[in-house]
Amino acid sequence: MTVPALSKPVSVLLNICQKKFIKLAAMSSKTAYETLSVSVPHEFVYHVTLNRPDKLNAFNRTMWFELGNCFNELNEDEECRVIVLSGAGRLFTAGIDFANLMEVSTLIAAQDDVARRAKIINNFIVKYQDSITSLELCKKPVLAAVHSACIGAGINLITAADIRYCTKDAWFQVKEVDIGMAADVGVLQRLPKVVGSDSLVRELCYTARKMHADEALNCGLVSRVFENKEKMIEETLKVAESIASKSPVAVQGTKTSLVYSRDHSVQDGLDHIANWNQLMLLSEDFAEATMGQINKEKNVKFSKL
Ligand SMILES: CCC/C=C/C=C/C(=O)SCCNC(=O)CCNC(=O)[C@H](O)C(C)(C)COP(=O)(O)OP(=O)(O)OC[C@H]1O[C@@H](n2cnc3c(N)ncnc32)[C@H](O)[C@@H]1OP(=O)(O)O
Repeated sequence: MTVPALSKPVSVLLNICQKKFIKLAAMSSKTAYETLSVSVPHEFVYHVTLNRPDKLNAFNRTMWFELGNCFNELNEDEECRVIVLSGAGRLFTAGIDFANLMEVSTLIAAQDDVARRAKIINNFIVKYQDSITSLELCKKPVLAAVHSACIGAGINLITAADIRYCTKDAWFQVKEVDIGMAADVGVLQRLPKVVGSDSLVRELCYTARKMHADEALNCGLVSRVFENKEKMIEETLKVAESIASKSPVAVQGTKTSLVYSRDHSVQDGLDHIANWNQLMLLSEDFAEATMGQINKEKNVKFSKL
């Protein structure tokens, strides 16, 4: 890119930024994870799988950290425009790994003082919260595909996703009260915004009862139910491919605006998108996509972002 009309300091700055950007862009998501598997089934479509099937994909310490790292990395990866999230093995996830709770208890027991103990607990709660929130902060839409059981930490996870699908044998359980705790990594904050009924949310969270696929569909926790996992993944990948074919400027701006507007007034949301689009409508994507529509072009290609 040449920048003829810019003053020297501005073009020097731009040059530095471009070099940094090229370095960042070169960092593709090639990290190998212990608890996750990441594949690229289609151009711009990433598939992240919770991959501790022998432990029912329970969240151990490594999984908590790898999830956050993975979604932060995919957020930066220009090869990634959309992410499908599923679980390996016989169920989506059994929630937090009890061994992880034991590890934390051991750390706490090593301290006598209440303030030191509280600091340790706060530290791991916040880190686990950040791990789940990484799905929401990732500008690329996340499509959660749930089969069989989705328990405890699992519901916290999927409520931070953009779109949720499940198989007809799926069930969901906000299980935390059964282990003597108030859920603290997002479900109490996000589930009421996903599901229309505050009464139903309270019932699920106070009783820890199972909610099956048909009820999850009726209340809006999921938007589609599939016969089996194979069909679900096939259809989820089709939706992901459709999203990946759109302008990344448009899709990422849409996610950012939806997340922002969920937590702000209508006017604040309108101000936010006006500020956003006063820049993004200057992007080449806007012109190219609009011309594509006018000319009825089927395959408009957009640059990486
Ligand atoms: C700051 C903290 C933030 C996070 C908080 C998160 C909280 C939560 O996630 S609360 C929810 C915790 N999870 C549970 O209570 C689920 C417990 N498991 C089950 O209910 C059942 O195992 C399940 C319905 C998932 C499957 O039942 P099934 O009969 O098919 O299998 P099981 O024989 O029960 O289990 C098979 C082996 O897996 C082990 N296992 C199951 N869940 C966990 C787990 N969460 N952590 C560790 N290990 C788990 C189970 O002990 C069996 O092991 P083994 O006996 O060695 O075969």
